Formats: sequence, structure tokens, C-alpha cells
Amino acid sequence: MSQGVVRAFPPEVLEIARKIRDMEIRGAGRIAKAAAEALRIAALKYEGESCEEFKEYMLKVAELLVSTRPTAVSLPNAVNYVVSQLKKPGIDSLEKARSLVVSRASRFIEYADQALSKISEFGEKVIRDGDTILTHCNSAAATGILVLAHKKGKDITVYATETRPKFQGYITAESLLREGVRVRIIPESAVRSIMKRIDKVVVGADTVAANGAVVNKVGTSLIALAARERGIDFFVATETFKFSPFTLIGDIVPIEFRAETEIVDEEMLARHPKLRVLNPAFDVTPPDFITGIITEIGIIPPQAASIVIEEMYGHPVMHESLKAVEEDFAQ
Ligand SMILES: O=C(COP(=O)(O)O)[C@H](O)[C@H](O)COP(=O)(O)O
Repeated sequence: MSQGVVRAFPPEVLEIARKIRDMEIRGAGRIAKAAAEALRIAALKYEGESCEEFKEYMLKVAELLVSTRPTAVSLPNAVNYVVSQLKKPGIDSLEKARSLVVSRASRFIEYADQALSKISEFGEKVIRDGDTILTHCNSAAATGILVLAHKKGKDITVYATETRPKFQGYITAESLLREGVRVRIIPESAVRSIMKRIDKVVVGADTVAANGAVVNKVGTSLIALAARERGIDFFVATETFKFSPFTLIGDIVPIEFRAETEIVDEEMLARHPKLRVLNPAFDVTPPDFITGIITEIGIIPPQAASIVIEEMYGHPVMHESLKAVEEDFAQ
């Protein structure tokens, strides 16, 4: 690799990174697609002439994107998919390297869109006419299922949690209302008391670990607990690129902790200098609480997560390139 100074990133790339960090682009699937798009733009806008410098520059862009939010594995998975093959032998000209990045980014985005439609089709089958369904936060994968069930003429009612502190439940409610779905918003604290009205739960995922545990918006695991208490089916809707190859070798999924001021205002913090606020953005739902994971390749039991990961990514110990790219990002 050249030791030259890495070029400035295009403003569009910096803007996408900022939007992901500030949650203007949010939700694990959208984050992954935005990262792929940022890599595509970075490749197209590269103005140098050296293949080696291009590779170094792309790895730096990749590193910037991966650093924006820590929990959703869709982000490093998308980035790895787009840039990891730059390390393969034979990528020895700038044009080859650039077209590799552009074509893989486009392919990822196309795959992600198709995956969402397939998830809707598989997931719609678990929804019955007359069902009342609880969802949490805002998940494109979960919402797609509910919209398709409604479009197929099933009379459903959706309970959407507010999802404090960022109120993503409002986004869910509005997108369902636009499609004509009947919606009730509830505070998360009401979940257990309304569970008697619920026929099934459908939520999204940020990461699926090799043991089938699902990392999603904080509060998901409490909803799963309340559903289990009543024997209510709990489904997770997710693309397979949210399955984490890193957990196959024991890596822990990092949980994002966000600013104290999302929970308590500056004035209260100033009045009580000893007060500390914990604001975890995600939590972990154990596999035993999950009825099925609805993916674009079918509905799988959570216990099959490691098989899916090996099929999709190979075993990381056998497949050094994935780890090598990850280490590059960490430098
Ligand atoms: O937890 C969240 C979003 O959290 P945040 O708002 O903090 O990003 C969503 O349930 C998953 O990302 C899945 O969403 P999708 O199915 O759209 O990928």
C-alpha cells in the first residue's frame, strides 16, 4: 500500500456518515444500504490515478462508515461485501478496482431491496385474518410484513410502541396509517398489560448472533418476556446480512449507549452533577424466546443461525479475509 496522504472524502460521503451517526438515516437495513451507496459514491468520485492509493482510500472510507454506529452488524457486513475483494489478487488497475466497488455496492443495494420483498412474502403467511400484532421501534422488515398482510385483505390491528427516547414508533404508526392499517400507539410500559389483546409479536433486528440471540431496539427483550409469559408467538423479521459472522468465533455484539441528554435535559443534569443516566439503545433477546426468524431465505428457527452464518460467510477462522478487513478497519 502507498504511504501517501489519503485523499479528502467527497462531501456526499461525509454527509451520509453524519446522517447515520445522527440517526437521520436509521434502521439496520437502511444504514447498510446507505453505507453501500456511500462507498459507491466514494469510488466514482475518486480523482487520483493510483490503484494502490484507491484501495487505501476505500479502506479509510469503509473505516469511517463502520465507525458511525456500533451495534447493527448489517453495517460492517455491507461494507465488507463491497470492499473486501479489493484485497484479492488480480485487482491491479484503478479501473478494475473502481468497477469492482461500484458493481458490488449496486448489487448489495439491489439484494437488500429484494430481500425485503421476500421477507414480506414469507412473513405475511404467519399473519392471520383478524390478528392483533405488536411491533416495536421502526423496522422496514417488520412493517413490510404487516403492510403486505393488510394489502392481501387480512383485517389486522397493529399496536406500535412509542419507543422512547427517540419515538421511532411514530414513524411505524405513520407508515402503517398511510397504507390504511389500523394502528394503536402505546407506551412501552403498557406492553405487559396489553399483551392479553395480542396474537403475535413481529419486530426487526440489528444483529442476529450465532446462537440465535437477537439484538434489537432496547425494550425488545422485555416484550419477548411478556409474550413468552402468555405463550404468544414472537417473530423477528430480518435480512440475512444482519447475521453476525463475528459472533461465530465468540465476539460480543457491542451495545450502543447514547447521550444522557436523550433521556434527561441539560438543565436537570446541571442541577444534579452526580446524576448519571444510562441510555442503552439496544438489548439482547435470547433464542428461546423467539418462535422464528423470518428472512429472505425462509423462516428459520433461531437455533439455525450459525448454519446460516456459515452458509453465507464461511467460517471466519477458515475465511481469513473477513477478519483481515475488520482488522484494517480497527487500525
Ligand atoms: O432497532 C431498530 C432501529 O434502531 P435505531 O432507530 O436506533 O436505528 C430496528 O428494529 C432494526 O434496526 C431493524 O430495522 P430494519 O428492519 O429497518 O432494518
